[in-house]
Amino acid sequence: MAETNKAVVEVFEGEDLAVSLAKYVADLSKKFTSERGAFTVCLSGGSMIDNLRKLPEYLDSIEWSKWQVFWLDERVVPKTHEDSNYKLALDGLLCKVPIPPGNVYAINDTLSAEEAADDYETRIRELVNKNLITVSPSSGFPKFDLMLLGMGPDGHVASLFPGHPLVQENKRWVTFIKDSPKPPPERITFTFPVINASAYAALVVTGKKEADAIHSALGKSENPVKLPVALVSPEGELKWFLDKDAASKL
Ligand SMILES: O=C1O[C@H](COP(=O)(O)O)[C@@H](O)[C@H](O)[C@H]1O
Repeated sequence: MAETNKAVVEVFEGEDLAVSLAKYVADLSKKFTSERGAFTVCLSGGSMIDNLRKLPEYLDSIEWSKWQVFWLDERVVPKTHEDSNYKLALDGLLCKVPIPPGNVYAINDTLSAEEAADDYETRIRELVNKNLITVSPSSGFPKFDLMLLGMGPDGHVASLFPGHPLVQENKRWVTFIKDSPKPPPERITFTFPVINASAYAALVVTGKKEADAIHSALGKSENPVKLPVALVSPEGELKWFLDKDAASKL
């Protein structure tokens, strides 16, 4: 295990990553549900849901009824579409654990990208007003308890892609993209100020194709370009969960 400034980096072999990630989430669930009676969790799409495959083993020990589930990013497609991050999470995790459906905040899939981003931000503002989601005293952005972030081979996180102007967005909580370099092109996404207001963030990265971006973010790189993944810097704790392949160039 290595520690950077505020971050812990751990490299795992085989099933150990999924086992350790499930324990990490279960421990944070216990902490937040006992401290404030709620646990606000933001999911990514992609490989994240498979990496959470051991979480249902905590069926009887996690207070699932206290979970409030959000998405860091979502594709603007129907909830039944194969590209939907909601559908991925529903099939891979949410159908296996007793989270009340009213605590699962999917995007409104009947709206355009722009409208869906506005709508998601409005719903989050309502939950902030009800104190279900806390606020960062320093930035004023919503402070979720846990962000579960994946990373693409190009170093993107959520739907914040390298070189895209959305990476610089510093006012909106939720924004939209219509020209995502990775299909589907239309998506909504949390902005960096929201990601970085979080109390805890886990960056979970597996696979050889991700090794260069991991090297650029965590290694001694001569590449001066900061990939989006390197901009993840939560107010609270950041933990990297890497497999051997993703860490192979460190
Ligand atoms: O498109 C997306 O990609 C990223 C990374 O996905 P992965 O399969 O390479 O882990 C994901 O975190 C994001 O939520 C998703 O919309």
